[in-house]
Amino acid sequence: MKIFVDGAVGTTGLEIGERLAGRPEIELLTLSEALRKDASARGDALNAADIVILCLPDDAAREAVALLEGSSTRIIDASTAHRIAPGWAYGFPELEPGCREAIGAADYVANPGCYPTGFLALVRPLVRAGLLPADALLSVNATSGYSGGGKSMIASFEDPADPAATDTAFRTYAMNLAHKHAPEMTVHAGLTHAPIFQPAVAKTYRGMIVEVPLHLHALPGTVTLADLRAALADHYAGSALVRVVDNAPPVMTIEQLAGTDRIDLFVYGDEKAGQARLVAALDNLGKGAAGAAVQNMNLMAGLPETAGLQL
Ligand SMILES: NC(=O)C1=CN([C@@H]2O[C@H](COP(=O)(O)OP(=O)(O)OC[C@H]3O[C@@H](n4cnc5c(N)ncnc54)[C@H](OP(=O)(O)O)[C@@H]3O)[C@@H](O)[C@H]2O)C=CC1
Ligand SMILES: CC(=O)N[C@@H](CCC(=O)OP(=O)(O)O)C(=O)O
Repeated sequence: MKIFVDGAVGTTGLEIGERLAGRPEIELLTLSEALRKDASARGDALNAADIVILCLPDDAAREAVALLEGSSTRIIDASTAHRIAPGWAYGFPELEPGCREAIGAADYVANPGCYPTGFLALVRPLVRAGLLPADALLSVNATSGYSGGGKSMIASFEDPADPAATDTAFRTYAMNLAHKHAPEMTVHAGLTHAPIFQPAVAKTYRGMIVEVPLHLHALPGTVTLADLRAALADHYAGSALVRVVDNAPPVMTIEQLAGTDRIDLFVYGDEKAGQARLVAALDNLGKGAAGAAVQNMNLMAGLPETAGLQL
């Protein structure tokens, strides 16, 4: 199986390379430093591969897809460019019945965003189960490690001359609510209204916490914390990568799943007050990016789904 990672020396590309290294069933096509942005060399490598994984900014990802027009090469795009585009399978095998099979058969797979992975893992099964109405008004608070912003954000947080490195432990952003992940969250959750998305970045390299607060009294009928937990546990029963944790710890840390390709889900709350906190912990570079891309590649190639992944 010939695999080419376009953007192989970027943050996500390097992580994918680590997960593919030493796997005898994979022949990794590579370009030298001098040629890695050369359109002709990239075009050759893209077309020579059975599956390409695009780890590029959105515009470069669109350009790579254009270079593959008419080719038999299958594509996994880690960028935001095709996540709600027609003709692309959404690369979250655990999200819906049939997703895993659709990814396995697809020529075009859009890898989910890191924040949407946490949000959708919590919300989509509850919408499917009828516990959350499709027109629910939700918000999502999330904090990412700074590798979530790729090479430029990493450089900024690690430059001793940069205020991001010296003066900041935690910062919010997307204060105008126009984050590129909002449409992806809305569409794949099956919601009619976009959630209010409040992302933040912390001065730690990798790891992520995504939280969805809920007023239980605002939901139709009577919904308990046990109902929410049971619906999630049912949905993810038997999953190797998505776990619903029964004994939720009293505090959560952003690092708790760093270095893994798994995602853990928690239901906290105060039943009497009618309030719940749904929380997902993951690694933005693991199930949030490279781990998911390799999982999707495995499915497309007919290989064991979790081969090369950190469980
Ligand atoms: N970091 C994360 O946690 C996540 C990232 N993603 C997505 O994955 C994609 C890659 O992100 P990330 O790895 O963080 O970004 P990086 O900036 O770390 O890496 C991007 C790589 O693409 C290279 N590149 C840029 N333009 C071209 C081009 N025209 N041809 C070939 N190579 C090019 C860059 O080159 P150079 O080294 O010269 O800059 C760099 O090596 C993005 O779309 C991002 O949104 C998705 C989920 C999570
Ligand atoms: C901390 C940080 O800046 N994170 C990035 C998202 C990283 C990511 O998931 O990239 P995709 O857009 O490809 O999904 C951001 O908020 O733009």
